[in-house]
Amino acid sequence: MIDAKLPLTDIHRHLDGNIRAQTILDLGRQFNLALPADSLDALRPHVQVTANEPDLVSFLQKLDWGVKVLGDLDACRRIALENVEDAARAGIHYAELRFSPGYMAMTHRLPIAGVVEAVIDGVRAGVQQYGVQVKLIGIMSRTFGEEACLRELEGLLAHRDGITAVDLAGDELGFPGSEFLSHFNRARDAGFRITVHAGEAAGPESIWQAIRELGAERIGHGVKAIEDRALMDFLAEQRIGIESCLTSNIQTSTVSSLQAHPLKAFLQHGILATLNTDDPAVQGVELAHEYTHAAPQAGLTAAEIRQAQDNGVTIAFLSEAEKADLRKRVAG
Ligand SMILES: O=c1[nH]cnc2c1ncn2[C@@H]1O[C@H](CO)[C@@H](O)[C@H]1O
Ligand SMILES: [Zn+2]
Repeated sequence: MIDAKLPLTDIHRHLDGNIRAQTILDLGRQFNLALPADSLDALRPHVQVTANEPDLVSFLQKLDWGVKVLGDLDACRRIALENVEDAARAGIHYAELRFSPGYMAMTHRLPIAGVVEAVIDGVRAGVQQYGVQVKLIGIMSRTFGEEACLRELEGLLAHRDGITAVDLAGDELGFPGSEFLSHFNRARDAGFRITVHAGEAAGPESIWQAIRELGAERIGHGVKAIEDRALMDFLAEQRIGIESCLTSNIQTSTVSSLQAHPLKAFLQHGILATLNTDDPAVQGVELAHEYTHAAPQAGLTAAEIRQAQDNGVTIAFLSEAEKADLRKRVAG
């Protein structure tokens, strides 16, 4: 169900939500850290979703071991490089990899700007080695509050040229977007593109807020838009893209079943919605699963899946010339 003539994109993929279990074991040993298990099989339930989680915050705890083993900047570089290798193996032509430098830096008190630099470096090496096209999105993790987000923004600004966009992720209910106006004003002034996780745990008002007050050009998840007809119209008219992550929405209990997922309705409404993973290693699924299993179960026809694939290029944070090059390169 993946159209081989169209670029395959993953524009909502957390680099720090995609740290291999084997790498967590390796780094745990390297830095002499006590992990909850010392074999791959025993570690897996601690770092991967095994049954749906009751809510977003419980799901997000599964990411914690991955960043706890980042004992130095080389470890950050390593996981960035491995992320590009994973994207190549998944058949992805163009990926937007997002990461929260403060979250990655937290356990071992690494310099945040240093983490940003290490990720840029690792991705650059990966791009050369594996031939995937990659842009980076810097995340401000709202879960740790305004001050922590400000430090993340400053780390990202220190390496402005290597970062394409910024995002706000984490605990949407506990930390509403209204607390981050000044962060996004600064980000826009610096010329960053803007995407925001909204309408995942909170309602449609959170999506309106992200668009009107934070300047979001795209919305991560956005599932709650289905509750607001005027918002659906607005998203379609203004060409504000939705980065859908079907399996993730089930695992976080945001949506009760794939059959109940609003993605099909978004596409039928003319919204530029797309198929993406979110946190592949934590979820235990890759992008092909979203196209060949999740999307059909969510009721998408082959034509709708193709539309979603095409939308991935349309709403990518690329220039029109870069999009045309990408399309041409894949169509052959
Ligand atoms: O599905 C999600 N919704 C909201 N935030 C998320 C999701 N997946 C990961 N993060 C958040 O992104 C940062 C790491 O990149 C962390 O703040 C993590 O909690
Ligand atoms: Zn996400």
